[in-house]
Amino acid sequence: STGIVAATPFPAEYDREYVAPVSLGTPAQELNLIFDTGSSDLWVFSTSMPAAQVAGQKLYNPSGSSTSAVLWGHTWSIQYGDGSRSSGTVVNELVTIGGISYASQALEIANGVSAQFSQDPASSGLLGLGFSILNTVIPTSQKTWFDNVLPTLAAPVFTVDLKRAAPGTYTFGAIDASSYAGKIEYTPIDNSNGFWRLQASGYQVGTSPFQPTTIDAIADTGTTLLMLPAAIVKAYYAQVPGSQLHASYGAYTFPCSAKLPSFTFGIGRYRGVIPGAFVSYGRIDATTCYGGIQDQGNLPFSIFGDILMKAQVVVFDAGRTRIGFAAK
Ligand SMILES: Cc1nn(C)c(C)c1CC(=O)Nc1ccccn1
Repeated sequence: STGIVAATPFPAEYDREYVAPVSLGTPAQELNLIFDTGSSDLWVFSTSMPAAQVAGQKLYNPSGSSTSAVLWGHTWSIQYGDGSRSSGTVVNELVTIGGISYASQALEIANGVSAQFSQDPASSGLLGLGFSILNTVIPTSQKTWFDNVLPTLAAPVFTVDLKRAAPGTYTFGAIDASSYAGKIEYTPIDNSNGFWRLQASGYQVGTSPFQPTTIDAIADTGTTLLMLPAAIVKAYYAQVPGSQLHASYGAYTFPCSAKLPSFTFGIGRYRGVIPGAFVSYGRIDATTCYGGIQDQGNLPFSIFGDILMKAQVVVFDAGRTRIGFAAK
């Protein structure tokens, strides 16, 4: 089987996150979830949540589904790198994405979420597309939806085609040859820590010479920005007049009028180009804009988030434990 769903950015002009529709239970309850290659829990806002933590999100109601079955004694609790978190209980439920169904998916029901999630009306939860070793359910960890449907897919892959300020697609079980230009360049991934972790071969700022250097990064659709080593980030903003490491935000900002250089990353000999305009993440006041490239701080790896993804077609190949990039 193959399936395809739209990946819609929110809010429209900032692309802070991308959500896609997921159908839960019988009769179907359709919720918009963030598909996150950086984690491996499938969790949803639910009718078990305190009203104070809900602000417009659609809620999954297990009692309204004839196919939900409590997974007795199982709980989950997750904390993401930005400090956001959620926790709750677990049911087995029918979960369908793009026409592909799995009848007894571990569906994690939130009974509490942090403010970052409560204050985000666009997303009713997350669907993890990382490796199942990262799943937080106890006492027995659960498999991701992708892991569960993998044997039924025409090919053991999913393809991510996010777009800037426009709907893109998540495709399961296939690679749409018409969606990209040239060839897909693959590189091995190390999934031992549960991430789609790769080694990029270097970078280039604008038209400056390419700098060969290994960049150890995870491909993470659940992270908005492109988070890189301090030296690379410094080299990038050195070419942005008026940019600064803003003391109060602890992040690079620049004058919205600035012309931003492109950012190129290497995968072997392949060069992936992020247009300068994609690096403007959003306006923070009348004249100041927030950079889409930021410092990874004390993280042990870089994060190739949505800012990078939206400039590429990315193939997550679980069959051959590799990831592929192509221009579009
Ligand atoms: C690992 C990390 N450190 N820091 C500072 C950031 C922002 C991250 C990435 C991160 O938190 N991603 C995320 C957040 C919520 C849901 C899904 N993914």
